[in-house]
Order: sequence, then structure tokens, then C-alpha cells
Amino acid sequence: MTIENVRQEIENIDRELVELIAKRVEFADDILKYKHQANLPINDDTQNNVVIDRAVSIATERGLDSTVVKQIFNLLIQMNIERQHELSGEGNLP
Ligand SMILES: C=C(O[C@@H]1C=C(C(=O)O)C=C[C@H]1O)C(=O)O
Repeated sequence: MTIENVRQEIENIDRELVELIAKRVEFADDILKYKHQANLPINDDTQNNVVIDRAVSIATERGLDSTVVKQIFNLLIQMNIERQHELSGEGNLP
């Protein structure tokens, strides 16, 4: 494989990652509807821990640096929470 081939593979993965991040954020809408119905807060620390622990566990099985994976998932959770606030009309972003 040439370096261009490897960079093309990395680009393909990067595009998939961004698509997956977008899909994950899109579920903010569905989650928010349930939360409004059940009068639940947007941030749920118990569920945040479930998501983080699961990601750390998978990362460890795959031999990845779990500290970095934890940071990535904290950002993903933050993105979802921010989108829920935006959808509630409480956000700063457009
Ligand atoms: C998506 C949810 O809302 C928030 C975002 C979470 C996430 O991005 O995984 C998890 C818990 C909540 O703080 C949820 O409650 O499941």
C-alpha cells in the first residue's frame, strides 16, 4: 500500500466517524421527547457513567488508551446534551 492509499483509508474512516457522530447527535431529539413527557432532566449522570464505563470497557478489550476514549465519550455526551438544550430553546448555538 502507498501512503496515499493509507491516507485514503484514514479519510474514509474519518468520514464514517463524522457520520456516526451526526447520527448519535440526531437521537437527542427522540431522547428529549421522552424526557419532556416524563419530566426528566436533560443531563443524567447515571446514564453518562453507563456510557463511559461501556466505552472504557470496549476500549480496554481492544488495547486502546481508555483515558483518551473516556475524553472522546465525554465530548460526545456533551454534544448530545448541548443539542438537547438547543432543541429545548435553551442553547446558545443556531
Ligand atoms: C442521551 C441522553 O441524554 C444525555 C446524554 C447522554 C449521551 O450522550 O449518551 C447520556 C445521558 C444524558 O446525560 C440520555 O439520557 O440517554
